Amino acid sequence: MLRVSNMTCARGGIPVLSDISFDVPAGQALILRGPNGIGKTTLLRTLAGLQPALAGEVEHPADEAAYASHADGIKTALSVTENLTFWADVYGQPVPDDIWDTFDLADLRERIAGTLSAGQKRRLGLARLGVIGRKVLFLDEPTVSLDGFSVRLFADWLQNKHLASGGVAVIATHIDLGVTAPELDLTPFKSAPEAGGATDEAFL
Ligand SMILES: Nc1ncnc2c1ncn2[C@@H]1O[C@H](COP(=O)(O)OP(=O)(O)OP(=O)(O)O)[C@@H](O)[C@H]1O
Repeated sequence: MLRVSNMTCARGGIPVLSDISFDVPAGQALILRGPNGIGKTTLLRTLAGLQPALAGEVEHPADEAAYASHADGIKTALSVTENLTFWADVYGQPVPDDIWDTFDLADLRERIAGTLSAGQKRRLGLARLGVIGRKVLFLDEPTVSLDGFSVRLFADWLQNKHLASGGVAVIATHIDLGVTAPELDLTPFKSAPEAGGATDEAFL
C-alpha cells in the first residue's frame, strides 16, 4: 500500500537522508528509529508530500495520507466534541461512536480543548486520526506527553482498529509502543556531507 523508492530528503536544501527504499503492505506499520536530528521528521514530511524529495518516489493510494506532527493540532476554543466533529466534517466522515472510549475522552466531551492537560490534548489530537478515515498515516512522536495507560490506548487503536482494517502507518518514536511492527534504523542512510560546498577540503 505504501512504496518508497530511492528517496533522498533534505532540510534547508541540504540532503539529510539518502537512498531510502521500503514497502509497507496493508495492515502493517513501520517504526522509524534513529538519534535526534537524523531526519525522522524530515522523512515523514517528505513522505506525506509536505515538502519535495530531492530524489526518489513515494507511492500510496490518492487522498489516503495524513500526517500528524509533534503538535496536537487541536482547536483550543472548541469543545472536545466540537473538535472531533469538525475534523470528521472536513474529511466527510461520521464520528465513530466508540471514539470517546477508545481515546478515554468520554468524560471530557464538553470541555473546551484549551483547558485540557498536555496528555489529554494529545489524546484528542490522536483521536483525530480515528475520525478522518485515512488509511496511510505518517506519525511523528505520537505518544509525546502520554502516560503508560494512554500509550496502550493508542497502541490498541493502531493495532486493532487502524492496521486491522487494512491501514498502514509509518511512525517515528523513541519508545516501545507495544505494536508488532518491523523497525527501520535510519542511521545508515545519513547523507554524506555536501560535496562541492564551501568546505575547507577544496583548499587542502
Ligand atoms: N528549518 C531547518 N533548516 C535547516 N535544517 C534544519 C531545519 N529543521 C531541522 N533541520 C536539521 O535537519 C536535520 C534533521 O532534522 P529532523 O527534525 O528531521 O530530525 P529528527 O530525526 O526528527 O530529530 P528528533 O529525534 O530530534 O525529533 C537536523 O540536523 C536538524 O538540525
